[in-house]
Amino acid sequence: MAEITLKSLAHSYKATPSQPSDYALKKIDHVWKQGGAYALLGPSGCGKTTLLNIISGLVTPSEGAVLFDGRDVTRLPTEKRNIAQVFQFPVIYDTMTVAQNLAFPLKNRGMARPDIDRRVSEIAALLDLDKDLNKRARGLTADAKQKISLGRGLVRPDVAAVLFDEPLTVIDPALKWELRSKLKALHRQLDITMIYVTHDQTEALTFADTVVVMHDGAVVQMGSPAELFEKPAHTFVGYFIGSPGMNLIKATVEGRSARAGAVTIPLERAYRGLPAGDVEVGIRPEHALLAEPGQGLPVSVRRIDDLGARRMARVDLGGTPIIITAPDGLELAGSEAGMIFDARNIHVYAGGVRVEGEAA
Ligand SMILES: Nc1ncnc2c1ncn2[C@@H]1O[C@H](COP(=O)(O)OP(=O)(O)OP(=O)(O)O)[C@@H](O)[C@H]1O
Repeated sequence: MAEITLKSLAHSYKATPSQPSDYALKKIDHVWKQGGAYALLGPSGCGKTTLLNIISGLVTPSEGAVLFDGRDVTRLPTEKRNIAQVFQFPVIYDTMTVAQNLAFPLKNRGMARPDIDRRVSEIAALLDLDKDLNKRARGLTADAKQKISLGRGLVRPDVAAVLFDEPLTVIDPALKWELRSKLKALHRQLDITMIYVTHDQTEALTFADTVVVMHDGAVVQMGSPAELFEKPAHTFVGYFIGSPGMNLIKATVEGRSARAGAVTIPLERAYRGLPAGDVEVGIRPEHALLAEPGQGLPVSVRRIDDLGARRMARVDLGGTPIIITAPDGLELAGSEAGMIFDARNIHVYAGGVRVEGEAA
């Protein structure tokens, strides 16, 4: 079990990097707490695997250091780092039984037989593999095989960390939900630092206490699922987290108001000296409600989509198309409508980065 410190860490696959775009991982400084459940979330190519491979020892970073509990492991090979890894596809022994597969990492480390048996039963029960313990892995479904892989990753009680690289890719969609919740429960019981790489926001938000959002080689925000939703630090986080993502409206912001086309949006805090031309205000679809004309800001409705559990309206606000929530029962006579919201839920971004503003 370990606290993992990333110290001025950066990586370029190029021999002589000269500009920011040469870095697959831009400089980061973070401490990941012992026992934490972290998800590395971001689109393909943003640098998640590079960071995971640096932590596991498969890649040596071109700059900075990785410390496990204060010990510099930057140049140690994977096998000397005391970590467990679970990959996208099952890594198991087909000819062994489920029990033998789960016992293998413990046997390798010389654990006593009674302790092995106890631990194997415990992990098998947590993953619902207890009925299959004596079956050979070969005959099992792809889902069951990946559960064995998860079990092999989680079985050693003494690991510094367990690293998961998109572990639910091969799992049947119906089972994914169950396994995600199971992994979360396992984390609570086992007190092991876990790092989970995914491009799927639902997986990240269900599993992790802290989600590390990556974009273009940089960590743009590290926070709880609620923080990422309520206060996105970067327009990318606002857009990437949530479905649909945050609306971003180009605006001119001065003091406590933002001007977008002919509309003035009231703000909760005051802003001064923001760069012209690169300012946006963000509001989540869940935080803005369609209303009768005359209420709040004027919008014109393009379309209302009934999504079953909720209705979303596509509207035009000061020339920008945005998506907001249409309350049940609201029927409008024409396309003219209002939009109501709480100014506390509107965020201001300059160059993509959230500006805190001053208390008014
Ligand atoms: N071995 C390598 N040599 C050169 N460039 C690489 C290498 N591995 C990754 N890259 C580049 O580094 C960047 C980050 O890749 P990385 O695989 O870390 O991203 P990722 O977020 O894990 O993406 P994915 O989800 O597709 O695996 C990409 O531009 C990729 O092309």
